[in-house]
Amino acid sequence: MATMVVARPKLILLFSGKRKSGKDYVTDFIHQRLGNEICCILRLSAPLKEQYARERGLDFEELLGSGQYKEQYRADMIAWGERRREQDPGFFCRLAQMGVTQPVWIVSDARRLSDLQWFRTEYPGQTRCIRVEASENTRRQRGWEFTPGIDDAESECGLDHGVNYDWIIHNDEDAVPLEEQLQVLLSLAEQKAGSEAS
Ligand SMILES: Nc1ncnc2c1ncn2[C@@H]1O[C@H](COP(=O)(O)OP(=O)(O)O)[C@@H](O)[C@H]1O
Ligand SMILES: C[C@@](O)(CCOP(=O)(O)OP(=O)(O)O)CC(=O)O
Repeated sequence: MATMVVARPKLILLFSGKRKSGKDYVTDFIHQRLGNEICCILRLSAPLKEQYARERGLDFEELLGSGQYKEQYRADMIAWGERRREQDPGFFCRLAQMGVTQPVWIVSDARRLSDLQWFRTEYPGQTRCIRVEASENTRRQRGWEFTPGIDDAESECGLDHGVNYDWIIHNDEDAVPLEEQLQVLLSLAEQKAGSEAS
């Protein structure tokens, strides 16, 4: 694979969380607050879903969505992706970063320790880890239901332990408003985006 020169980021925010915890909602909120000039959302699942959809003649946009369409293929996509990660743990990380020029990267869907290790190795010092949390009751209200083989597997549990999170965002209805919870993170991103040193 041709290596593409990637602009060095000044800050990488690696988000993880269970299905329907609100990873996309929270990262979209941050992206809207910071603006597309200084930050970009990277989805590790996007290059996976694109290739998977191409190989199986499926609708890539639907796989990117939050509806039931992707759930039909989730288990097979997980297995398909894990076969590739076994050969090259950074395969999807490298693809997701291609072409990004903004100084602040928001990775919305880290799932495995290998994801964290890849970014921490490639970009030591720039990487922060954030966990989005919501109660199972809240997640059920958003359409989640426990699925054996999915919710008890690495894809959903790989970052449950062994990670010192820099921030934990509580994303239930009765939680502190996101704007307040994210204040320090947003200030750090704006400061890093404006700084010279990477
Ligand atoms: N704080 C929130 N307020 C309102 N709706 C939310 C909130 N967090 C998540 N949602 C909604 O819940 C659903 C699941 O959120 P999403 O970000 O897609 O979860 P994940 O990416 O973790 O699976 C989406 O419809 C989203 O709009
Ligand atoms: C095969 C996957 O990449 C599918 C991920 O799809 P989404 O990122 O859409 O999942 P949620 O937003 O948490 O519902 C998971 C993996 O193990 O790589």
